Amino acid sequence: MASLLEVSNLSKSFGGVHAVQSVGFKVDAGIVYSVIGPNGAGKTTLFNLITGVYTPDAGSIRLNGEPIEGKPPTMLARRGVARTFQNLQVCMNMSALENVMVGAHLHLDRNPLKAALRFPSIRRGDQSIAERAAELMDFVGLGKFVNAHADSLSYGMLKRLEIARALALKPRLIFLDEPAAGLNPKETEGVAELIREVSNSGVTVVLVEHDMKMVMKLSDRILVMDYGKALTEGTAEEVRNNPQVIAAYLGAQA
Ligand SMILES: Nc1ncnc2c1ncn2[C@@H]1O[C@H](COP(=O)(O)OP(=O)(O)OP(=O)(O)O)[C@@H](O)[C@H]1O
Repeated sequence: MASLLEVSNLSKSFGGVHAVQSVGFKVDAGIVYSVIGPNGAGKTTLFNLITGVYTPDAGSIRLNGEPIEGKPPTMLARRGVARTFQNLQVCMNMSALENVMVGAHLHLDRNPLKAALRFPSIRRGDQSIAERAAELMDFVGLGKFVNAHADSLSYGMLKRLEIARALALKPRLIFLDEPAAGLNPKETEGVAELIREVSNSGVTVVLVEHDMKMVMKLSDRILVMDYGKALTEGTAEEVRNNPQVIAAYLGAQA
């Protein structure tokens, strides 16, 4: 049977920079899969290729065996692929709940323009979407902030809010780009617990994260990237003891 996600020979260059070079890996349904590597290794570019932000120069991406390379993010969202961003993409002039409802909305509407136009009516009336969004806020630990304005939430809360919005798409696959970036150790632990709960709820998780403690604790498998290439792939134990990985990280620190 095909894996949920199968990436092969994926490449993308920007001018002369080979950001992603012939990268391949498979993610089976139900696991937590992490992509790690030093700064500039190509992790975010890889996410952007798979989630339709960029079109690959070469290679293939299959979701349940079906090719999805070059498909726009809205189409991927309807096929159950959701993501969060390294830099927050929260609308500060909306309430926290409305931000989550926008996610649900994309799931319902084929046309993002129509989704945007329909939004005022949903703000007024669609109870079921509001209720589901409130449930998701509760799930991510923001139950007390359902009526709060987005700009009154702390940075750590906004990171959780982004996860709730991605979950509103009812994804089977969620890409989390540095969910712990900028968080203190306690907040990081909380987000790690949340990711475990997301995974337990049946959503397959692909994670880019620099916090190694979190990655090692959560991941079923890990892909290590360096200079745009896949350096190695394996379990936390395998990756941790790989001399090439240690060298790549020591090189990055030097
Ligand atoms: N839109 C772009 N235009 C030009 N160059 C880019 C673009 N996006 C990424 N790059 C380059 O591609 C390489 C890979 O960058 P990428 O952001 O994917 O790495 P990363 O592993 O996510 O890094 P970090 O851990 O710092 O977020 C870098 O050399 C970067 O400068």
